[in-house]
Amino acid sequence: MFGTLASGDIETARLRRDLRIPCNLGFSCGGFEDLGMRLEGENLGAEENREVVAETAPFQVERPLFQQTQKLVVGYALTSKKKKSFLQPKLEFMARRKGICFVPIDLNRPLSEQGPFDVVLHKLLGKEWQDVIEDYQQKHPEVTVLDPPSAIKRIYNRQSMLQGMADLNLSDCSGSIYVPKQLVVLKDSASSADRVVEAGLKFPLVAKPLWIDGTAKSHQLFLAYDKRSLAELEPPLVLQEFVNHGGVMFKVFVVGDIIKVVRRFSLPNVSSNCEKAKANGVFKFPRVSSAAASADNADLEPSVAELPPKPFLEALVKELRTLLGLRLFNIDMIREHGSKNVFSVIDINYFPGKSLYLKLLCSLNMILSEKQTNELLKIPFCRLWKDARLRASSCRFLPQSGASQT
Ligand SMILES: Nc1ncnc2c1ncn2[C@@H]1O[C@H](COP(=O)(O)OP(=O)(O)OP(=O)(O)O)[C@@H](O)[C@H]1O
Ligand SMILES: O=P(O)(O)O[C@H]1[C@H](O)[C@@H](O)[C@H](OP(=O)(O)O)[C@@H](OP(=O)(O)O)[C@H]1O
Repeated sequence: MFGTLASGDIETARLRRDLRIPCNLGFSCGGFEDLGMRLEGENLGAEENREVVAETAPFQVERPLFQQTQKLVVGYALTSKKKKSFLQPKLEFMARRKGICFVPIDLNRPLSEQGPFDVVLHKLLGKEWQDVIEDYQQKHPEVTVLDPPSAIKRIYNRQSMLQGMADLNLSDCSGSIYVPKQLVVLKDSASSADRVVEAGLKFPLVAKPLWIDGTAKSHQLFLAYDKRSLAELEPPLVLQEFVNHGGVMFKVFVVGDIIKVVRRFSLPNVSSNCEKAKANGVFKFPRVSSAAASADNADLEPSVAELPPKPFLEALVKELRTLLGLRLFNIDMIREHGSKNVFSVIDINYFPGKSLYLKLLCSLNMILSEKQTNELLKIPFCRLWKDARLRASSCRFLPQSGASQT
């Protein structure tokens, strides 16, 4: 019937309202869609724990209507490094309390014979695994795979990682985004000097391994100050213009629609380091912006430390999720020194570190709520009505017996 609601629809809407479940939590469309955007500055540690309680509580399905037995089964296939950092006993405990259980995927057995899973969470490298997970997703479209391997592959190459950024639609926003000029060197670093000049790249350059493969070596970066120093670098690599940014960078964590931004220390503006680095040809620098380098509580100059504007981040993340096809990632960005809100994206990571984990748990909890709601909605309306009457009568909202249904 056009323009009217059938009684089942009304009841569905009422049930959703009573359960306090948002209407568009499309489990079938991947579960992370339409979860409602939230954005925060980071405050790690105890603050995180407090947040997860606050965030997950509104999505709890209350028990009295039916006994809720639905669980969310998350199959995981992670590198040992990731497993160690992610599956901490505390996180598993919190998950279990919410009805989310993590089950290891046995890489020696066919994936389709395992489970059934509601979600597959993976961070493993290699073509073999990519084929396994692609095949599985085709056969099991109902399972939320975080994330599609082809999308992950794209950001494990520092050239393809930043492609398409220039075309993002951010025209109405309170900030602008760029990618530093860069050049790929596949072999023979010495001869790359001419190409650097031809491409108009200005020194100093940040030299980054082309491939990110989870090893420490793929995160070993150098600053190259002149043409001569390029010969010392080992290809394949990307040479990227250094952008002065006042020594602070922003890590924007994304879990579906949830955004969290943190401030971390970074390399200082180059002028202060220049002479020392020149003496060594290239300057090999450590992981300056690791989780230990939080600058959230540091006393910094506001023009450097101010977080990127919220509407800008929301628009950027929306565009990037479409461009990249990822739901679990972080963007590393820096503010061009002296500018108000001109940013460069310098790196994107898939399923990154600790700052993301509790947010991920919140999102899994929302998927579970959706699953529970779907189960409830499958129950015939007459049974819902009967159960409601039973509960109401025991609460004396309805006469004990004999009342008609109309
Ligand atoms: N173009 C750039 N201009 C200025 N500083 C840069 C640039 N690229 C990288 N950096 C500095 O180097 C750090 C590491 O760079 P990047 O994130 O690209 O490397 P990574 O090995 O992928 O790091 P991560 O540990 O985040 O994965 C940045 O946090 C920043 O301090
Ligand atoms: O904890 P933060 O600062 O967010 O750092 C992350 C890095 O940014 C990521 O690059 C690491 O993952 P990769 O090694 O897959 O790039 C990622 O490694 P992980 O997979 O061991 O968590 C983290 O080290």
